[in-house]
Amino acid sequence: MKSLFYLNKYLYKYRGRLLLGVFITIGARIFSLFPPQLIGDSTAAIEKYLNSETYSNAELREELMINIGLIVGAALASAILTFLMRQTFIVASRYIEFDLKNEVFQQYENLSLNFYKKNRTGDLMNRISDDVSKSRMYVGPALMYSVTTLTLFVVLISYMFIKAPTLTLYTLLPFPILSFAIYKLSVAVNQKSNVVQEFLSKLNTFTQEAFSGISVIKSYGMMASVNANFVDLSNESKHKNIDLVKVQALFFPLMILLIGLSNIIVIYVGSLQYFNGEIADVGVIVEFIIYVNMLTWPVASVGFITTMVQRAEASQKRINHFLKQKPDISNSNNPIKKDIEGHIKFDNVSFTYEDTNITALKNISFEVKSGHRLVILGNTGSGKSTILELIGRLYDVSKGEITIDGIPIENLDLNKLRSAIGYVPQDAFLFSESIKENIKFGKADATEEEIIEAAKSAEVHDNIINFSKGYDTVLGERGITLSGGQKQRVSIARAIIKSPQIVLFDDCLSAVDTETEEAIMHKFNTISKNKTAIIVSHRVSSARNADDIIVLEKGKIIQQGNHQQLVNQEGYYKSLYEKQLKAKEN
Ligand SMILES: Nc1ncnc2c1ncn2[C@@H]1O[C@H](COP(=O)(O)OP(=O)(O)OP(=O)(O)O)[C@@H](O)[C@H]1O
Repeated sequence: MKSLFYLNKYLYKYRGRLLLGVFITIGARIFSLFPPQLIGDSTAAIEKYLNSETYSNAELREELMINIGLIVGAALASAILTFLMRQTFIVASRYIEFDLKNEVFQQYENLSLNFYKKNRTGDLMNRISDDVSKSRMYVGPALMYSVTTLTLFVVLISYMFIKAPTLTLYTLLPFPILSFAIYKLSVAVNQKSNVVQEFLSKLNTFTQEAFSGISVIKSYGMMASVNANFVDLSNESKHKNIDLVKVQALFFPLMILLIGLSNIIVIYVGSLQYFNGEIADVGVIVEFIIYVNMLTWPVASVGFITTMVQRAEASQKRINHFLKQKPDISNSNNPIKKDIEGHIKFDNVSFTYEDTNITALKNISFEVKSGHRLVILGNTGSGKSTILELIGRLYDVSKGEITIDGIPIENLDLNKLRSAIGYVPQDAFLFSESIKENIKFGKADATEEEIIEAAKSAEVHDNIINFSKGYDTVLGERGITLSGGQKQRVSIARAIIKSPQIVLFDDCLSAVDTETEEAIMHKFNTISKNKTAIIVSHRVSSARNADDIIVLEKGKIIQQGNHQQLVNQEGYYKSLYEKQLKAKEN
């Protein structure tokens, strides 16, 4: 229960609705007691009519009519209150589910990239959907059934004891067995349904991968073997489902058996007592038979509630584990909220990735003045992207210091820093929305003209207007698939529209031809004259006009200077230049 205490703040938040729910539940249960009583009274009236000569047919008729009216009235009142009971408890639990989901999502957004490395996407999704739903069962149905069961037990059993104490004891005899059996059954059902759930996830992952990689499967002619794997997995899943159904099928027979047993006891003991004159009339037996049926569900629900709470406890424990994690990267105590000018300095910076223990940067020092352009070149895996990630504070340095406008990056307000940066990653990621929305992501209030202007600067406008829906073309699963180069250019437009003070391009022109790259860089130079830009590239053409160039190898700077200086030096840059020049001439 300890983990579930976390939800107390939400129970407190919705206390008004929940308390109202408790009162309504008590009311609903009290009204539900009247019909059995009235049915008992009616049976007693019939008995009286049969045994007495003074009680006339008209009197019996009148009493029965009144009782029928009261039964309908009480049943209606109980039905309306039961409806309201669900409206209060279940609606409150939906509000809590909504709040908890938002809290988990917000926490996800705050946590740093390291967190995403340590946890699988499937787990993150499960926490926010499946686990939150199970925790809701505690604040919703479990709470509602507990109140119902408790009210019914207290009110009904006290009433039964007053009416016929010995008969009550006998009637209740099988109930602990019923409750225990249902509990055991729900535990077994739970275990089996967890296994079924696991197989369902496996099946989903398998199918999703097969759909995503359908072109690879088809081109390698692997349809038959993938199909065979699917059939195996699906077969196993079927067997687990059948196991579950077998256990579930025991539930109702068990209930019917125990209700039957209680009914026999009521009839047998009740009749003996009636003949001994210990109970006043046959109506009491009829009343008790109805009570047995009324008590069955609440008694069974004790078992359900216990497993529901146990499952919610396990889910909430997992949710709390995520909620308690502190983001590695957050604002310092007194973050500096100045406007960023864009003077970036790396001073002896080293960085090691926590998860792989790879030291990606070793004692790196360089400076980019505000409004200047730095191009980073180097072999794959030499640490180029890492430099850009450190500037956006996606990670904090392991050693050394990064300053921006002379202030250590850790002291700058994170929001201010990140909103001053326009980052175009290596793998352009576009959302499954329209092209327009994707470009606007960089500036929510952008006008049509600004969107078009940004697309023109990224040399993608002509492509976009060729699509039948132009800027409203939807991308992703339900829409069209852009080519690698088109994707890169749309994501450049997204960065350009933001007009950030610092632009970080991570090899984001690798999929476009050299001419288009040159055209984009030319426009980019004009529109971002006073902006600081750091451009990772594999092409000398991008570096030609840069103020400074650094060449990385295995996390170290091996060459530094401008184009002129580096082409006159033996080394990586000169040989790359010559290679690319030759390729152009051919
Ligand atoms: N997220 C990460 N987690 C762990 N290790 C990483 C991560 N990203 C990069 N690395 C490792 O850090 C080193 C530097 O990688 P980085 O991506 O900075 O190189 P790069 O020069 O940008 O390479 P490329 O040109 O292929 O993009 C590599 O050895 C890489 O395996």
